[in-house]
Amino acid sequence: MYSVYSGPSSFLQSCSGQQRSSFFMNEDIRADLLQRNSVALSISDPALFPDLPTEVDHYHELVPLETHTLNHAVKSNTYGLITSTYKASNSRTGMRYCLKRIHGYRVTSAKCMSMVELWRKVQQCHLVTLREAFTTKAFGDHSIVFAYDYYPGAETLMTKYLASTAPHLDPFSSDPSAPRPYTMQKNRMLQQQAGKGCVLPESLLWSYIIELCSALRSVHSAGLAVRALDPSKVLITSRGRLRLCGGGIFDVLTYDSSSSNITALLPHYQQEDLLALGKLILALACNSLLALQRDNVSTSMDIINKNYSSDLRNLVMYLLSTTQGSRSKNIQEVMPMIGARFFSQLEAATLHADYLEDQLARELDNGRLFRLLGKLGTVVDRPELNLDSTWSETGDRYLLKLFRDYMLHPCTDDGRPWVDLAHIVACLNRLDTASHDKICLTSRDQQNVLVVSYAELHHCLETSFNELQQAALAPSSAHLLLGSSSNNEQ
Ligand SMILES: Nc1ncnc2c1ncn2[C@@H]1O[C@H](COP(=O)(O)OP(=O)(O)OP(=O)(O)O)[C@@H](O)[C@H]1O
Repeated sequence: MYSVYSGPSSFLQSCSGQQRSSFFMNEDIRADLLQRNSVALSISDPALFPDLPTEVDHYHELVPLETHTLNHAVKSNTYGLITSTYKASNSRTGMRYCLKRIHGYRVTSAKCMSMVELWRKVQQCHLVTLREAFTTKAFGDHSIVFAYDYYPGAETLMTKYLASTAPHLDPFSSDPSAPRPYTMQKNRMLQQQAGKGCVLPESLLWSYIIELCSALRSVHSAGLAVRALDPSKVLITSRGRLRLCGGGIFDVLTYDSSSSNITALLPHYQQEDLLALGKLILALACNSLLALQRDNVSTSMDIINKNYSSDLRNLVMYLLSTTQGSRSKNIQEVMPMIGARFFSQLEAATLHADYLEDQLARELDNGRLFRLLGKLGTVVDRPELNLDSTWSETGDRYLLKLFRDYMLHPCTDDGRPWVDLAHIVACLNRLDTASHDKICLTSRDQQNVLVVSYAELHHCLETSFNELQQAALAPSSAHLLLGSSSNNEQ
């Protein structure tokens, strides 16, 4: 499909300054994509991880995502078992996945895998999708591995906001200046933390709340519960997009095959999810995990009262309350509390989608021009075709060679190179659209001057490239015969 050439002036407007270096793409997006691509494509050096198996089921190129995994096994705070997380490539699809391994775990009943099937079906924009789970002895023990979608460069809410604000309180520390775990001390630390002016802006906090509620709503409506709604299990993947990870692990690990009704505890787990959401918001609002300690709750609420709206306080109080009279809480009831903020979120998401669509259109343009350059490059200066060493110097190809010089090697009157990407893109756009504009092509020795239209050059390129393709597809002996036809063109 050809896009209509919009003329050099409009191109120059859209291709000024920094953008010229990448033809069109926004530098921030480009840098972000490049960074994520390089993280995603970074290949493991087996020498760095000699203890890791080269293959685990149909995954290879395992790279640990946590540094501690390399040195010693660490029990997970969330699951209470030794766990490791790796990036790995799927041997069938070549795609990268995040593998969560539970060490030394034997599955007692294959029925627990039915939970994986349920989780696989929950595909939501704020959830890291669980693709599969399998048991393996590849690590030298009995492990169970959960394969999730992989988001290069993702960090968690914990590492972004809370890790540095959770000092380890050691009651036996010999250091007199070390923080003591007494209520007053903790209250002061909490207030200092929130008073540093590093509280999250309310609009960002609501945006996070909406994303997390949206994930919870989908999970609960699928008849499941997250059961690990913890800051270390919420990934920030790009531009503030949150995704809950770890879905399904608890369901498999605690699966009770002897129970007649495995969904009996679901309402309880869903209530716990809402409580966990309340705690998560409280910790983010106070910028500290200390906010969650029982004897700190009133200080935490003071901090919320001071820095945020009553709507936010009411939401936190609703989520933290154990019951609502005789009724249990429900994620649907949170929707009215969010209210018109949904529209702001929707507008921001739509604006961003428009922006990305615009960037994508520019990239499609770049792809179109790249293919055109690729075609031109395969024809011009080809050493020989079908035993004809002058193929690329004669007929249509000669015109294309002169055009290549006109487009890529122009000089100023005093002989200096004239480097202008806008000129190149303008030429390619005209060539692609077979414009009837004419240009004057001059041979390097200045002996030949030819006036041709882009439409003619377009025809030359198509014909020559087709000839190349035919030669490429021809059986090995037949391609020699094909050569004679083009020899006569000179
Ligand atoms: N799906 C994913 N895509 C990309 N990176 C991920 C993904 N899941 C986790 N990570 C990265 O791996 C790191 C470790 O994740 P993990 O879930 O193991 O957290 P943890 O809290 O250290 O461990 P545990 O779950 O055992 O308590 C995270 O900090 C995150 O940056």
